[in-house]
Amino acid sequence: TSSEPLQNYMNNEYYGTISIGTPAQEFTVIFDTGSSNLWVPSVYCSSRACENHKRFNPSESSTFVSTNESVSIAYGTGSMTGILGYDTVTVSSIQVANQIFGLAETEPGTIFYYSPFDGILGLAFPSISSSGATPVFDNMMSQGLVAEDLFSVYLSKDDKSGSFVLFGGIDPAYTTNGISWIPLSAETYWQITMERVFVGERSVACYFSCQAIVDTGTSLLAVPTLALKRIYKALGANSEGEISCSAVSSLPDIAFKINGKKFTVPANAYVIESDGFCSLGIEGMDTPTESGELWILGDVFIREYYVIFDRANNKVGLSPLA
Ligand SMILES: CCOC(=O)N[C@@H](CC(C)C)C(=O)N[C@@H](CC(C)C)C(=O)N[C@@H](CC1CCCCC1)[C@@H](O)[C@@H](O)CC(C)C
Repeated sequence: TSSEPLQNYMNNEYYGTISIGTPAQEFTVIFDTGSSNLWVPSVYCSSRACENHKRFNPSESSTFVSTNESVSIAYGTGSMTGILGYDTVTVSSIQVANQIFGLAETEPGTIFYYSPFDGILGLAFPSISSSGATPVFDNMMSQGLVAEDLFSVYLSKDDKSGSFVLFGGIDPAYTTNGISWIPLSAETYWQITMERVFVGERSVACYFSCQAIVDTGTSLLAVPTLALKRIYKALGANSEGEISCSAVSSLPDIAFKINGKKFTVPANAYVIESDGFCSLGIEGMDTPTESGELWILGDVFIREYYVIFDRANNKVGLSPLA
């Protein structure tokens, strides 16, 4: 097993360093369980976002193999287009041979221009990988590079250090409060079935069960807009999700009932305070899928748990950190 340390950037994004090619060209990437492709900016890219980030130069890598296949990926925030190539990718101390990845040619908009990271390393399933590109973790498994076919994630709070992705193992130091295993409802995202959502004791949404994904690449909780209004109302927030900071200490937990258990997020975790103003770290996002609208359990949720992403058993493990 090997641990990839992550930087906690403003509790909003967590990224680590990988290298691609021979000799190694280093990049910082978001480890995103909400997507499945690896891509980095390339020397072929003229977008402003590429000018202020590291760019991969295939002509300087003796192990690079080009293809004439294109790739384009749209995220909730941001998108990219580019061309696919193969090279050796090193993540923490694991060297993955023949990894297919995107060499970005365009990174439209401003999101990546202002981002502290260069690219994205997707950790979701091959079924949602653009251009059918084999995800990094799938190559780690097939090349026998990990002791177990799982990885686990700890995201630190309060801008502290210590965040990591552990490839191939579970760190027992983080599971002292036990692990609740949840079977996946789809092998696309890390998708699970939720039975109900509560604010305090009051049930506010997802009455007849709904779908949720555990997504390290999403900063907040992203919920269907109808549910958002109910949650704002139940918490006494205005239509912008703003709330008086003096009310925060008396706000109830939000609870997600999953696989018969309630997984709670306390107010100090879902309220964002900056410059003396408080707002809810919950945004509206309608993501229809064939199995219903998605709730996105992003970093606001993940910070409360040590999360195990188990490809061997297609389960998500949640171990409470508090
Ligand atoms: C305060 C608002 O913060 C953000 O919007 N943060 C961004 C990430 C930040 C690193 C720029 C976010 O949550 N983006 C989500 C927004 C979406 C939930 C509305 C997203 O697109 N996340 C990407 C990964 C992001 C994409 C932008 C670059 C960093 C990784 C991916 O997980 C989703 O596409 C999954 C999909 C099911 C929604």
